[in-house]
Amino acid sequence: MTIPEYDSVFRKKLFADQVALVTGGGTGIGRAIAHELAALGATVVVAARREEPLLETVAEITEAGGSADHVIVNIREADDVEAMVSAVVERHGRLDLLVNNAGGQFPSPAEHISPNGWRTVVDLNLNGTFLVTRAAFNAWMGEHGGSIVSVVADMWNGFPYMSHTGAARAAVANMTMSLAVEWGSRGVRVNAVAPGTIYSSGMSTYDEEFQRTAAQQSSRIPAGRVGTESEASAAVVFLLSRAAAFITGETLRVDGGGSLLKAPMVPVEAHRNMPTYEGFHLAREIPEEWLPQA
Ligand SMILES: CCCCC/C=C/C(=O)SCCNC(=O)CCNC(=O)[C@H](O)C(C)(C)COP(=O)(O)OP(=O)(O)OC[C@H]1O[C@@H](n2cnc3c(N)ncnc32)[C@H](O)[C@@H]1OP(=O)(O)O
Ligand SMILES: NC(=O)C1=CN([C@@H]2O[C@H](COP(=O)(O)OP(=O)(O)OC[C@H]3O[C@@H](n4cnc5c(N)ncnc54)[C@H](OP(=O)(O)O)[C@@H]3O)[C@@H](O)[C@H]2O)C=CC1
Repeated sequence: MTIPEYDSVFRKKLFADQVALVTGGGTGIGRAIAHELAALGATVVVAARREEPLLETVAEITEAGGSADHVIVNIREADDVEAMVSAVVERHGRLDLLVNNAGGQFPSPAEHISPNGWRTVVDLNLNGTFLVTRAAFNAWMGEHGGSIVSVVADMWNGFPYMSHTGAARAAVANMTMSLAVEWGSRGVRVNAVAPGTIYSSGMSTYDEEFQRTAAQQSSRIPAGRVGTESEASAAVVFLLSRAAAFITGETLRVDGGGSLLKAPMVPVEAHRNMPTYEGFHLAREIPEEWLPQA
């Protein structure tokens, strides 16, 4: 099958002569980003733990006329990360664009997350993102400038049943602001994209029950539907590009307005387990009909 070139809204040679590193670039949103950047002229290095998806993405990009290769990495391992970034700079002579897309988590009530489960998710989504960002700055961007975009999540109002990733992604959004200030004078812009529910191939890593929950999100999203991998990619590509030359430290929501509704992912059960505090003797008591009915 011939792979058609990615149908980007951006102009063809936007990233000509630039080198991009996309973590988690073998699947889902990362794969779409890798395709789009390559279609816009960048040489793209995709990196993750499993080689097969990386090889497939590289083959697809090459067949579509782009330039790509891959590196195997576990971003939770500092040595791996250093080796990955060194390999990119050695092979391609530069590193202009970094997309911290690798990430993931499992749904669980907080009280059932084991200490190691919590550490694993924070290690991946926060520490791994920091390690890659730091390595890219030290190896290239600190001297030559560059643009970094991290993919976070809709953690704006907390992330019930995903508290580990919510905490880690919020920390990345905060780190994004800190680094934007620290590295502005070095010509490095640092931004993030916060996808809501995206119908990516990554969704199939979850069990059927969670996928049903995700599918039900459509009714809570002003756009009336979940998002696509391309919609997440377009936002990342915009922030990487010169069109965003005056934007740094920003986390851009790509969620069809879903985060504005403040609706929890799961309904709040009717209960009376949080008694009111009343210190004021003249206060009105909440009438029975205003209290949750079982
Ligand atoms: C409304 C919808 C919103 C959706 C928003 C987000 C969508 C997405 O992000 S799309 C998909 C992105 N992809 C993924 O999330 C990938 C799938 N997840 C994983 O691979 C794992 O969750 C991982 C991130 C934890 C990485 O796993 P791995 O390195 O293989 O870690 P281990 O299997 O060794 O486990 C370490 C530790 O974590 C505990 N654990 C793992 N999975 C679960 C689980 N499903 N439930 C409970 N605990 C889990 C595991 O038991 C280990 O802890 P200990 O047993 O205490 O050692
Ligand atoms: N789809 C959605 O609705 C949303 C997705 N996101 C985030 O967007 C990003 C892309 O997700 P999506 O495409 O949907 O899902 P995927 O599961 O397809 O993407 C996750 C990618 O991260 C890579 N990865 C995971 N752990 C590591 C690791 N330790 N080191 C290196 N690479 C790793 C995986 O490759 P490998 O396993 O081979 O290492 C995979 O390619 C993730 O950060 C995700 O959490 C955020 C909000 C919503």
